[in-house]
Amino acid sequence: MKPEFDSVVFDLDGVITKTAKTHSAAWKKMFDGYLKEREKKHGEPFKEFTQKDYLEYVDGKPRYDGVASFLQSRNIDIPWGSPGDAPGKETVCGMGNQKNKAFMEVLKNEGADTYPSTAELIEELFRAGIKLGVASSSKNCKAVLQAVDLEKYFGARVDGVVSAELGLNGKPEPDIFTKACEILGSTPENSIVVEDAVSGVQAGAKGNFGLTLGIARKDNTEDLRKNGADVVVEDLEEIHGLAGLNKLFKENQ
Ligand SMILES: O=P(O)(O)OC[C@H]1O[C@@H](O)[C@H](O)[C@@H](O)[C@@H]1O
Repeated sequence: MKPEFDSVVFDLDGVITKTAKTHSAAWKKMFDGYLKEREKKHGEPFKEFTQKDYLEYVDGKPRYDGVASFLQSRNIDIPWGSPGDAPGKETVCGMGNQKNKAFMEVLKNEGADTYPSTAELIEELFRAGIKLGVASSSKNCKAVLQAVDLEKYFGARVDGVVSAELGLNGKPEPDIFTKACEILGSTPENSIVVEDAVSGVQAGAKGNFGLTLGIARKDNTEDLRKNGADVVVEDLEEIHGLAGLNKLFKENQ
């Protein structure tokens, strides 16, 4: 069988590795701590950072964009600061850096796990000669891929570090996916995006990818559909490997 597509670009956290939960827990720890401080200092009643807040304002976005977007939702206006700000400084960057400290601690102590169905599909696609890319907002992408020993399968990695170097827009803009395609020598029309975040499926749709495949890990099938996913599954095992993926791609043309 000759596949109808020639490349697949995967998101990392929540698609390849189970690290979306690690990110979300680190965000909660940081934001709840900050909101409690504000209650003490300014008398603002504490309202916790919820999973809904994570999905709506933070998931999939570059680190500081996530901070800014959540704070805006609570009408909290603080200076942006700069990436060198000490963790915990009351700036967007300082708060993002604080969250990153928490994330890195967990990664160091507990490592990361893959979703077995994604790891199997990656291996099958790789063996079949499909070009593979990873497009992640995370600056920890390389460390996470190395922790699960999957770096070798990817011909392109466009992550938070590469995006900053190249000045690319973060999700929901399609830049990091289209850049990964370009590095792989492919085009969006001949490629598939695999994503679990609303901002990520929006990026796939905006970039006119041949197929934007959503993975609803958080019971959010409808949200992913509404925001641009052509097909939504709860786990990639429902796809039935390369043959199944090829069928979905064909049906979507
Ligand atoms: O702070 P990092 O590791 O650069 O990651 C930025 C974002 O990366 C995304 O992949 C995660 O979905 C977000 O939760 C995270 O905030």
